Amino acid sequence: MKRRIHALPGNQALAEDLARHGGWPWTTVQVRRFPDEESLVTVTPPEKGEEAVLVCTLDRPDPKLLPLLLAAGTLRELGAARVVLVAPYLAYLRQDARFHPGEAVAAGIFGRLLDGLFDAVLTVDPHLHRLRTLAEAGLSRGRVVHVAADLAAWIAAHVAHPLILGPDAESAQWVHEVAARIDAPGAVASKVRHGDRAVTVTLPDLSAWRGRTPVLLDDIIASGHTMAEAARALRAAGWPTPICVAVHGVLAEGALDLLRSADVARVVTTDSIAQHTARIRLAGALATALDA
Ligand SMILES: O=P(O)(O)OC[C@H]1O[C@H](OP(=O)(O)OP(=O)(O)O)[C@H](O)[C@@H]1O
Repeated sequence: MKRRIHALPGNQALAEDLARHGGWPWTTVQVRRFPDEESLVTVTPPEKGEEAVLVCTLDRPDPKLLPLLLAAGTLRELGAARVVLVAPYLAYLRQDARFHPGEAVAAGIFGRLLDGLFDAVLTVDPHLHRLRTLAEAGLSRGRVVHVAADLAAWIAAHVAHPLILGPDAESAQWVHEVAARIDAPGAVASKVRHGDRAVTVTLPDLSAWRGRTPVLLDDIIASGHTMAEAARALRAAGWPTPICVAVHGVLAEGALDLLRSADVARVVTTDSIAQHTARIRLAGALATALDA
């Protein structure tokens, strides 16, 4: 099937990289704001029998959603054989339960919305914490691309004698896979979350691995408090400044300053979100997944 990549604004670098890996044409979806703040969305019309792949990572999702919805609907109206979304970061998965009466369980509502718009949704290592699968979040057409191999390759190439340390129980899945791939020790701390910007992290016994360089590994850096608290605990225990590696650099305002103040040596993320920290490129893994 013929395929064309359509980048939503802000996603051109990843779209171009993806198109180059797959040998597909790519184009940008034009989004113009009217004075009344409505959006005028213009797509490149699909050729007959063509699959349209929209690239739109979904951090800071709310202003992105209407243009994405309009682009998907337009490509379908204009005859795309399939409309696929590549959203390396998928928003709202952390809101996966009704923690207080009346709260939206956004994960399910958001998942069902995407499920109705797209024939397939590809995402990278989604934050499945209390939910175990994307289908449980209403996204039955969701497909997960795991990138532990890409994280492991970066660490192996840039850190001598690493100790891979996860800051909380949920990070264990990445820690153990990455550690095994590069034949390094892996350990997992425990975390208690007290609020949006308040966590405490308790280290396990790491004494067997003194002399190694600690690499803190997690799926998301959002406010930065999880990584910062883990880094502070390491420093307090006499370890050298750690390197922080994460799949998704959401990096809320102030996160990098917080990490600097916690004496982190370096922050490295994938380009699932276009940040200055993005050193691990995912286009190869995404192109392979699109073809699978
Ligand atoms: O940079 P931060 O603001 O600390 O956020 C990032 C952390 O939050 C998530 O875990 P957690 O289990 O704490 O989140 P959840 O309860 O929302 O799933 C995620 O896996 C990171 O560990």
